[in-house]
Amino acid sequence: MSGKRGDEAVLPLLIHIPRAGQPGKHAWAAMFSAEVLFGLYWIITQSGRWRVVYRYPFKDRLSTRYEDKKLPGFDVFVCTADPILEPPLMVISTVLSVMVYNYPSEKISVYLSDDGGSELTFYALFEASKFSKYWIPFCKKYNVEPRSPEVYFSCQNTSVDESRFVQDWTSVKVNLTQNSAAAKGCIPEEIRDQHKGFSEWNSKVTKQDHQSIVQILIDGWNPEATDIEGNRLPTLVYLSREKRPGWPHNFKAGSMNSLIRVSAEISNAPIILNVDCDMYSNDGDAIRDALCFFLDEKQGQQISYSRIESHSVIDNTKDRSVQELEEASKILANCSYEKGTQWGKEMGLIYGCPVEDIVTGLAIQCRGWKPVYYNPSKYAFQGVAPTTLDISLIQFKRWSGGMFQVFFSKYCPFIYGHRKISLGAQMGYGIYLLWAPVSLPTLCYAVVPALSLLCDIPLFPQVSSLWFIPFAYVFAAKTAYTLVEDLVLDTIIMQLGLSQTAFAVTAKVVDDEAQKRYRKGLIDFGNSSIMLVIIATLALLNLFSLGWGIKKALFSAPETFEKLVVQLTICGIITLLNLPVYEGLFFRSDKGSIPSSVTFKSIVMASIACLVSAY
Ligand SMILES: O=c1ccn([C@@H]2O[C@H](COP(=O)(O)OP(=O)(O)O[C@H]3O[C@H](CO)[C@@H](O)[C@H](O)[C@H]3O)[C@@H](O)[C@H]2O)c(=O)[nH]1
Ligand SMILES: [Mn+2]
Repeated sequence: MSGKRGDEAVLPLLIHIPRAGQPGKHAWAAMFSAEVLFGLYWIITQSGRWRVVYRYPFKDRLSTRYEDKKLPGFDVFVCTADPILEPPLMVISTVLSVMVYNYPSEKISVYLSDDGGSELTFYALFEASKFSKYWIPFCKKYNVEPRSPEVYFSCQNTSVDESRFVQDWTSVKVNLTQNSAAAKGCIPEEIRDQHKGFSEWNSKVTKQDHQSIVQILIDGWNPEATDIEGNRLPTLVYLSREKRPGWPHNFKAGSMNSLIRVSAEISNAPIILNVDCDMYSNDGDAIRDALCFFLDEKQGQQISYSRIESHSVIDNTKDRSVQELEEASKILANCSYEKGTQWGKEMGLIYGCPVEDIVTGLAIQCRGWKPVYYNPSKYAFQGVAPTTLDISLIQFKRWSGGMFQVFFSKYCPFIYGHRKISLGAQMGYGIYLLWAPVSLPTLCYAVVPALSLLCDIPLFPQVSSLWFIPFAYVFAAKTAYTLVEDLVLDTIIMQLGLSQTAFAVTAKVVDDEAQKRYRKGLIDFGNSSIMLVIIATLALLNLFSLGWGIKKALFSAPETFEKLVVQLTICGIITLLNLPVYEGLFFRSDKGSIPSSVTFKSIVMASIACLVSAY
C-alpha cells in the first residue's frame, strides 16, 4: 500500500497509511474505519439541528374556549410488572398523582395494568382508592405539588402552620403511613373481606399463570362516588391481563394493547396518557397543555397519539352495571383474544421489539399523523432513573439493542418511512437506531491507540506535520462537543445487545445508603457483570499505556515522542474520564464500589492485552 498524497478526500489518517512492511497496518485500518463511521454518524446527527420547532401552549385560552363540560375525557394508563422491582407504594403514589389533575375529575379514568398479577399491588390500589378521597381535595385545595404522596411527604417541611392545613396534612399522613406499613406485610383477613376483588387470588395464581382480573375500584359515573368534600372522583380500574405458559405476553406492548381494549369498554376516552409506574405527575396542568395541541384549530386534527383503533362507542349515560363491565372487559384481556387478529401488527402497539414505543411511534407517524415534541420548563412527569451502573447498563442494552433491531426490521425508517416522513425525520430516527453500532468505533478509539502505544506504533500525524492542524481541529471540536452533549462512560460502554429481545424490567428500589452515595456524587457500580469487566479492563488498559507512554516520552529521542504525542493525549483523556472507575477499583470500600472479582478479572485481562501487544 502506498500513501496517496494527492488525495484530499478523507481525514488526515489517510496520508498516514503505513507502507508495506511497516508495522501497524491493522491498527491503522481499524482507526480509519472508525473515523469513517464516526463521520457518517455525524452526518446523520446533523438532522437534529435542522428546523428546530419550539412550541408554547396557551392554557388560558383553552379555559375561555371550552367550558369544563365540553372538555374531552382522558384515559390514563399506568403499567407495572413486578411488585419486588417496582414497590406497590411507589406504584400507587404514581396512580394517585395522575388522579389529581387540574381537570374535571369525572373526565379522568385511571387504569393500572399489573403484569405481576400481584395481590399486594391490588391491595395497595384498593388502599389508594380509599386514600384518594382525602388526597384529591387536599391537593386541589392547597394546590399541592408534586401530587405523588410519596414524593410530596419526603420533601415536605412542616413550616406551614395554618391550623386547618396542618390538620388535613396529618390525617393524610396517618393514612399514608398505614398504607405503607400494611403494604409491606401480607394482607390481613379483615381487609380481604372488604373487597370482592381479593377472591380472584388463590394458591394457583402466579405471575406467569392466571386468569384475567378486572376490578373497577372507583366507578366515576356513579354520582355517589365522591371524595370527603362531596366532589366526584375519577374512575379507577385494576387490570391484570390473562397470562398462560406458552402464550407470548409481549411485555409492555401486550399490556398496553389490553389496556386499550379494556378502557374502550369502560370509559372510551378519546385521549390516552401512558406513564410508567415510576413516572409521577409533576405538573397538575400538564394535560391542559397537551390539550392545547390536540384541540388546536389549525393543526389539532393531524396530531396523533390519540386512540388508534375505533371501537364500538358506548353510551355512557345508560345504566351501567360495574359487574357487567368487568365481565366484558375480562374477555378483552384474555390471551386468546388477539389470536388471528391484527393486534400487535397493524393495530395497537407493535410487538416483537423491546422498544415498542419507538416502533409504534414511527408507524403512527408513517400513517400521516404528526407528533408534537413539547419540552416544558416545568417537567410534566418525573421518573426513577436506574441508580446503579449495572442496572443502567441493562437499560442501555435493551434500548440500544432494541433500536438497532428496528433498523434491520421492516420498520427501518429509511425504507418503511420512505416518502411517508421527511428525510430529516428518517435521519432523526437513525440517530437513535444506530446508537448501538457507534459503540464499535468508540471501542476502537478506547483500545487501539492504547495498544499501539504499547507497541510503539504511531497512528496519527506528527505534531510538526501540516496535516496535524485539521486533525487537531476535528479532534478538539469533537471532544468538546461530546463532553457537552453526553457524559463520560455512556458511549464507551455501549454493547450490541442483539441476542436479547426480552424486556428486562429495571429495578426502582433505592436504599438509603445508595441515596447517600448518589448525593455525594459517587457512582454506584452495582453487581459484577461482564459489562463492568469490560469497562474496568478498558480503563486499566489505558492507564497502563499512559504509564508506558510517559516513560517512553521521558527516556527516548524527541522524534519518537513527537510521533506518539496524539496517542498519548487520547490515552490521557480516556484515563481522566475513567478516574471514577479507578476510584471504584482501588480506593473505595463502600457497597457501591466495583466488586473485587471484577477488579481481579480486569487486571488479568488488561495485563494479558499489554503483554501480548508488547511482545
Ligand atoms: O412485561 C412488562 C415489562 C415492563 N412493563 C412496564 O414497562 C414500563 C417500563 O419498564 P422499565 O423497566 O421502567 O423500562 P425503562 O427503560 O425505564 O422504560 C423506557 O423504555 C421503554 C422501552 O422503550 C418504554 O416502554 C418506557 O415507556 C420507557 O419509559 C414499566 O412501567 C414496567 O412496569 C410492563 O408493563 N410489562
Ligand atoms: Mn423506567
